[in-house]
Amino acid sequence: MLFAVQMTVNLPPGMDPEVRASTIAAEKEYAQRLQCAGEWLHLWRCAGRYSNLSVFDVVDNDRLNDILWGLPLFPYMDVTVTALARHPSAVR
Ligand SMILES: O=C(O)C[C@H]1C=CC(=O)O1
Repeated sequence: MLFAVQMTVNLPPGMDPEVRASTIAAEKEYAQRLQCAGEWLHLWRCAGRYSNLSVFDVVDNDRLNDILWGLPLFPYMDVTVTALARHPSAVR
């Protein structure tokens, strides 16, 4: 099942710099592991914003939910999920 997910990160301005750096490093490792595993198909930066547009290919809604709740930055994110269906005009 394909899902488009927009994640917008809002880190608190007063966040401890070491906690901030370690959380971002953990997020990178988590995201790269899921990309290598084939569940996180696309990860694009929304230009000019601390936000990304991602596409996930997962077995079901519960798997997507588990992935999103497992994001180290999840407590600081606004997340919007859109289920994707094939467009009738798509050529690939
Ligand atoms: O930077 C972001 O958009 C937030 C998050 C998503 C993947 C990752 O490595 O960080």
